[in-house]
Amino acid sequence: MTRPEPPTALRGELDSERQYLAEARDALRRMREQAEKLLDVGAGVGGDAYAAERLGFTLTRRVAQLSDQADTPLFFGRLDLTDASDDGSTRYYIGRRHVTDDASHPLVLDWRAPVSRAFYRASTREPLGVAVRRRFGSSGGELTSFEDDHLDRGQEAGASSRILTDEIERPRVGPMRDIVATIQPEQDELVRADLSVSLCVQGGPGTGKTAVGLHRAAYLLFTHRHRLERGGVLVVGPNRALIQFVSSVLPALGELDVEQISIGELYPVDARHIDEPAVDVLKHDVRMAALLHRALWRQVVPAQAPVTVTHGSSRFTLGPDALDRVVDEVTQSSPTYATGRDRLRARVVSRLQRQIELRHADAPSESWFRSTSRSRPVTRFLDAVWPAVTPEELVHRLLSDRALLAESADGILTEAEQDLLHRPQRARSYRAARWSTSDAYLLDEVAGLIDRPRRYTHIVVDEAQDLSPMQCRALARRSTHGSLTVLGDLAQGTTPWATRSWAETATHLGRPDAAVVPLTTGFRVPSVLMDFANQLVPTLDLDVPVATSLRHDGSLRVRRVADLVAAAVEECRAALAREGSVGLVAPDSLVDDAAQALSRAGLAWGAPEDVTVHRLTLVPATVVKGLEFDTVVALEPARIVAEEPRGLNRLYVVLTRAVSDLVVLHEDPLPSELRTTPDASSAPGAAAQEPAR
Ligand SMILES: Nc1ncnc2c1ncn2[C@@H]1O[C@H](COP(=O)(O)OP(=O)(O)OP(=O)(O)O)[C@@H](O)[C@H]1O
Repeated sequence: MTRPEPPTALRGELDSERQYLAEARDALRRMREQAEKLLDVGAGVGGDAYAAERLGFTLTRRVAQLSDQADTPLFFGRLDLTDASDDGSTRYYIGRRHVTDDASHPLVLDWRAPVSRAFYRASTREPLGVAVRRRFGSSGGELTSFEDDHLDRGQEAGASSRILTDEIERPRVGPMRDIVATIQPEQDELVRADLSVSLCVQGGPGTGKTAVGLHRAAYLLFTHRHRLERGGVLVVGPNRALIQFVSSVLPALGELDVEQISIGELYPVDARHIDEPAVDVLKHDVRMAALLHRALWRQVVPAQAPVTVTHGSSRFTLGPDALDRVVDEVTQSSPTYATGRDRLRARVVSRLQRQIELRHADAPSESWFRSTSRSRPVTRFLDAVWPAVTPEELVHRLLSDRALLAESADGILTEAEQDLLHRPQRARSYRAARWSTSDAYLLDEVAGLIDRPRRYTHIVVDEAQDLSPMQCRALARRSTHGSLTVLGDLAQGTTPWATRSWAETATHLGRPDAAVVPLTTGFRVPSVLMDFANQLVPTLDLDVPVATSLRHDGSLRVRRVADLVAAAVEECRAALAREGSVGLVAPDSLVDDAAQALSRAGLAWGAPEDVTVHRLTLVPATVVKGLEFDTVVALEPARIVAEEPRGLNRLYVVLTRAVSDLVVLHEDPLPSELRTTPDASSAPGAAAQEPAR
């Protein structure tokens, strides 16, 4: 958007800000050159290979972090304080990273630094020592405007800030962007919450949950760099498409080492089997955890035979009773299954060693200890009493062996449920087993009992309303001593196990006391679309605050058409003639038809996994969660509702993906819950309904 040049006085002011930006850019360039020089020197430094590699890694990352993005200015805000701060300054520029001059004086402060907090939180009611807050508008890396809040004079633009409005109304292209320049106070409070705090954020569509989660990760990494470098931060989303969409935000903020995965990647399986819905639901039930626990620990059985080893020409023996006492001791220390087996091995050999010491009055050598630990009698005993087992072996055996299933599930599952789980036709070897997506969480549960998984200091989990108890447990064991940011919207729950209460999810995540914090201001969906979609909320029978939109632009058209796919092509073509991204969202059963029609019409389109490549994306309704497009063309709401048990929730998700324009096309009547379409009008910010032609 081209904006009029500011009046002369302000132009002078803007010029001097541009000059400051140029100086900051120069300083950043010098910082980068310095880092590159160090990288060169580092490469030539002697020392061991590991130290050299670590140094190289750290320096390479530092160089990458200091890269200047040509399309974003180095700062987006300025604070003029009423009094000089500790370092004697009264003015700070706030940007995406620290920039210092050659004497190490700050030219730009990182948005996460303590001083920067006032940029987001200061208000006329609570100025936090700020006299003037300046926000900069920019285009293509150049400063184009600024806006001042004179907090000392009680003046503040708040939500009517032109710069904020421009930012949230700009057309979307490519992947999701960071929001550092315009984080709102209620969002900032969540972003800067203490590392030890676990939170559940309940927010309507487009209230910035994903953005808040990612910025919280960046904030924590900056504030607790050392701890998090060791423990790590994990971001988990519902599918690859959403992860792909959001994956550039953290690197753009200089955070290059955050793992971002879909929930299915926690324990990747090559899913080649589809479970019946009832089986799926049962496998995600929390009772499976108790069943698997019992099934695994049933592998540990009483000793049937003694263990005899030799030392020199003498033989030493531990009988079954003595061995069982050692097994009891080990189990009482509540180890993981694998540690227990190792501990049992060590303790049995120690007992034998003590017998030798008593008889010979000297200790057997270290090598005797090692070779005896691996000797056949000891290993045979372990294999019989505490056998090594893999998750795949155990789960395969459990699901295919009805007797084992009955023993393990007694008192936990009904017989009918056991029958549901039983899969008699399964391959005889676990190596040839055909796993389903739900099996992954059974395997992960067992893997977590056998050995502790990698643990993260902080986990951000998006679209958490869709997590099953078993998925929650998979996340909980990866954050045993860490904290979690749990983001979601109960109204967007579409899985069969989607939660109706955050308290329940928090409990399964091992954080029963996590506070539930609402976000209610929408930044994506214009109010005309929000009102349309919100008609569905009362029918979902959930206790959620309804989101209101900050946006008053956008348009809604609801068209009844005779040929759905032809109308879809026509609408996509028209939308592509405008600026911004286009999402054609179809019920899953219509995706193939829509794909063929788009290709026949010669329109270039992509799948949701590569939203960044094409302007037009064809998205199955079941994959659209979390994504957004400037224009959304949504096909056949009644079919979207009919295709899933939680079809109304799915429709709510579909109708809340548009940043500007939503076109709803239907051949069949609309679902009754959506009958109230607003009055016809063609003006932006209003809605129109057309009859079938
Ligand atoms: N403070 C903000 N300033 C500018 N844009 C914002 C702000 N907060 C959120 N947005 C933008 O609003 C859009 C929606 O944000 P986001 O995807 O994080 O919402 P969400 O609550 O996760 O949505 P959903 O419920 O659909 O998953 C994004 O384009 C995001 O960049």
